[in-house]
Amino acid sequence: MAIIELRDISFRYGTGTPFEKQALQDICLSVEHGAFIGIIGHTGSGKSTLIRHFNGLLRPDSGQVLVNNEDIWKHPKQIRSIRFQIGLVFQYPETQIFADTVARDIAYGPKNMGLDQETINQRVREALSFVGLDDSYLDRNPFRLSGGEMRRVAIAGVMAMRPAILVLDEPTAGLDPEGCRNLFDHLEQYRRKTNTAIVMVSHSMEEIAEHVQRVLVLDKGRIVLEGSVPSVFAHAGILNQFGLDVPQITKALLGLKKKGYPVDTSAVTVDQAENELLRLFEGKDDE
Ligand SMILES: Nc1ncnc2c1ncn2[C@@H]1O[C@H](COP(=O)(O)OP(=O)(O)OP(=O)(O)O)[C@@H](O)[C@H]1O
Repeated sequence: MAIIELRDISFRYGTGTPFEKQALQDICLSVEHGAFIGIIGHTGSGKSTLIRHFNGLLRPDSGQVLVNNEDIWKHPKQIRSIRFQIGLVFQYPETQIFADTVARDIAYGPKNMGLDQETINQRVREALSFVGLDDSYLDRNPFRLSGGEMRRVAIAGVMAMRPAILVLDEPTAGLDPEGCRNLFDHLEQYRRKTNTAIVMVSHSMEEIAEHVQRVLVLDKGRIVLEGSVPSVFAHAGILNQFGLDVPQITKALLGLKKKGYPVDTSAVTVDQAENELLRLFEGKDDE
């Protein structure tokens, strides 16, 4: 059973005003336990608006948002508990850190859930380990951490609620390559260990290619392409029409193909491309 299902969601901002804007149109989407889904689309295509429907921050004009098969808007009072199940991590989440210790900041969510102190402490340690920080961070001032560490503390604060889905809006924005790799390593381990689904908005085709299983492409509030990573990136021309590109590595293979080399252009990650190039130029596969 899907954790969340969006059925024909449409949404417009500023209805009845001169600024009226159709931001989402007939969106259907379901997320299963343990899935890793990427959402891409050029600026203004509706990505942030879409993920704000996941946990009831926005209410659709039409369509339904089902969590565990129940329409979340049937009893609007239950929206609060939905926010614990669908953990939304905004862009630059470290800007929302407020507490004077890492432990207190991560504890904020579990505390709001009404958990007892012992469970809260356990959740805080667990979440900190999910993002690769040890207990020595518990009493540290989060404002004296590096940018990457602050980001991980902020994400741990959402993980501590043990959501069924972690929804991340541009999780690596502003991080250096090492910080990006580090964050993804921990997100991937967390997903495997806990079977939590991850939905990620990203502008980076490389990140999408390396990490997600299924991609949705948004344009003007509609899903215009959807499928596995290789199947979506096989449509370089269509992606271009929507202001998007395939990963650089795929682009290089497409360039070789254009020059007449018999190369398989379905490689979307560096490892896959390396294997394909080895096959092509040396006639062997990387073992
Ligand atoms: N609060 C708002 N009021 C009116 N229009 C809005 C509001 N927020 C977003 N929009 C409009 O809705 C559309 C979708 O915006 P949204 O922020 O969801 O896009 P996005 O794909 O997340 O963009 P970005 O990649 O730049 O973050 C855009 O045309 C945007 O201008």
